[in-house]
Amino acid sequence: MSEYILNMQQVTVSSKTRKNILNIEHFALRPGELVAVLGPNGAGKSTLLNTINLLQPFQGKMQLFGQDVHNANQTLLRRRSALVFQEKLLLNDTVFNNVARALEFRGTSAKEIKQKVYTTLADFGGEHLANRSVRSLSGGEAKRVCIARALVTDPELLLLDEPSASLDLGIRAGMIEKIRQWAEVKGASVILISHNFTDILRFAERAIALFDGCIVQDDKLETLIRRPANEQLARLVGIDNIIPCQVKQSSHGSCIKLANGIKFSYPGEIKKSITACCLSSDTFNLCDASSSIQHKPWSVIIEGLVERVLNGMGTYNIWVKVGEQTLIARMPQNHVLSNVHRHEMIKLAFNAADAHFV
Ligand SMILES: Nc1ncnc2c1ncn2[C@@H]1O[C@H](COP(=O)(O)OP(=O)(O)OP(=O)(O)O)[C@@H](O)[C@H]1O
Repeated sequence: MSEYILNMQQVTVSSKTRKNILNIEHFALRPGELVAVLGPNGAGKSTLLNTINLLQPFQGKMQLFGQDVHNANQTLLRRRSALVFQEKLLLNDTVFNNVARALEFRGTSAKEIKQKVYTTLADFGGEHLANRSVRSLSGGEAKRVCIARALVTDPELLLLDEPSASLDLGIRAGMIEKIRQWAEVKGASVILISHNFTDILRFAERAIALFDGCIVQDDKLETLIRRPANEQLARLVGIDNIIPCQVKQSSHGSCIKLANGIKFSYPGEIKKSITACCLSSDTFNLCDASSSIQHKPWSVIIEGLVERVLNGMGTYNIWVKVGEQTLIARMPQNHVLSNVHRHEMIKLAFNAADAHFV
């Protein structure tokens, strides 16, 4: 038995007009894994899910549930997974019939179909919609029906393409959490595409980043967010401060010079080819006379002019002009209220080890 539920090697998808819409060197998924797929528009995320769901012709090797898809009964393989499409693709029928359809194909008894459809709809807040025509549903209601339709068959592999798009904020968090709990109880694997970072953070432990059809990073979610593989990905994951920089090696380690004049020693190894330094907005601390930060090893102290202070949810975002660059620092409210004022100078500190280079 293969330890993987999915194993792709040298998988490529091309069309008549375009080569390598997808170009996956290797991607494998273990049972029970929850993986998020990040990438800009047009990166190939939906194509990846369609390929895994055997809806998209491809070249290369792919095993699903331990079987080589080229030599297996693809209909049977496809029935073990379910895909929730980005678009709300429902048949022009009632909600009940839409959700029941996949169970009918599998020869489930009418009694069991009724019980399963109502339970699944209820789990996703759609029980009251059962007799409605899908044409009468709002975008959010239709999305919930699509999710119920995918889960009603208890797939071993669930593929979600923007499942929470068109759901309002209040429902979205609950929906993502319910899918996560469902996967945990069933031991199912899930691949989630989302442009919504809050969803991804709530859901996945592992993430892959796709650019131009290629996986540029496959990592723990936290590593991918904190230590993205390249500058494009750093921008995609929302690192606020990406500053051009130069590195000089010395006997004490690496000497970093940022474009805004900040200089510091970095305690780790750095690749020669790097061009920018990433500093997450939450790596900064406010540094005043009473602060112990300045005595910590590897602390880098910088001084700048406060340009703007923006009240967030429990935190403040502070725009600080340092040299020719404006940095964004995010801090807890109580640190900011009495200490930070627009048009005044402040001192910030960060740990050099928290810097990341791309
Ligand atoms: N049959 C096709 N022929 C030519 N180009 C295609 C074909 N199918 C997809 N593409 C292109 O391949 C790229 C990847 O498309 P895909 O829908 O997988 O991207 P995506 O990452 O899901 O984007 P989004 O975030 O906008 O949904 C896009 O540029 C798309 O236009």
